[in-house]
Amino acid sequence: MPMIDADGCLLNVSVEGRDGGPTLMLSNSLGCTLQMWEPQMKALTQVFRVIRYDRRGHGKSTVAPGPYTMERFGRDVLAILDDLNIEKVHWCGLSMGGMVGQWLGANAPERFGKLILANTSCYYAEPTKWLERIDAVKKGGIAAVADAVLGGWLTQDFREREPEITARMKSMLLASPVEGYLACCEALSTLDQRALLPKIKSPTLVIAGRHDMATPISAGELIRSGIPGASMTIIDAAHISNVEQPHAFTDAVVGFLTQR
Ligand SMILES: O=C(O)CC1=CCC(=O)O1
Repeated sequence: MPMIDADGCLLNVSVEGRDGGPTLMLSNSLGCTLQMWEPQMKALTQVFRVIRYDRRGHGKSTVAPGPYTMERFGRDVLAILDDLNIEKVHWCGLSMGGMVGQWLGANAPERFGKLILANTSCYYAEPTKWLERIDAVKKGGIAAVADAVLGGWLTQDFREREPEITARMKSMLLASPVEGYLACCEALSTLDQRALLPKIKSPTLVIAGRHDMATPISAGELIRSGIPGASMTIIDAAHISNVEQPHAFTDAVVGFLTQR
């Protein structure tokens, strides 16, 4: 896997799949690494060249000092594409990955074909929940919030039915570098990309989770209604819908990206 330099931050990047096929870039959620896309990889790599990466402060990427911003995350993505010499990609980002996708769609439209913005938000009316999480993590580490976060990621039904997958997701969260996690939470606490939405001209699919309390259907609907021509699909899942409903998620992605 190449390590790609984005203004001094080394980003862990993986490129797999069909050579010469259209390229799809996947972008992860807070507290997750590029491993979160494992349930989609077999199907997606048959159709696309797939780029995954660990956001700065996550996984094997450098924990560069904060504060982080959506612009910084967006410029990291452009640095990856430039380094790989790739002109244009489709984008699928979940949660923070969807927020970065909004920034990119509005600020670098020539680099993006279609956008999928899954389980995400453009704005938090109540940012105090992020400030409270920052406080809790500063005091007790990620373990202090892990069970509550897992409860938002996956429905209770799924957690009971799939204890191994749930344990893997929890380990991924607990392994997040605290400094990187906090710098991301700070970026979320000031998120307001509502003004960017009308600037997005790429065909866009918004995916929302029926049981997602972190970025509810209303947050997806706000994004859908702000982006000209965007459509929305709802999946029977909580926040990390690609893990909870892998087939429905993959079908939505492949269906949207391959339709003319
Ligand atoms: O970690 C969470 O609680 C859910 C979340 C919101 C934004 C994001 O990336 O993850």
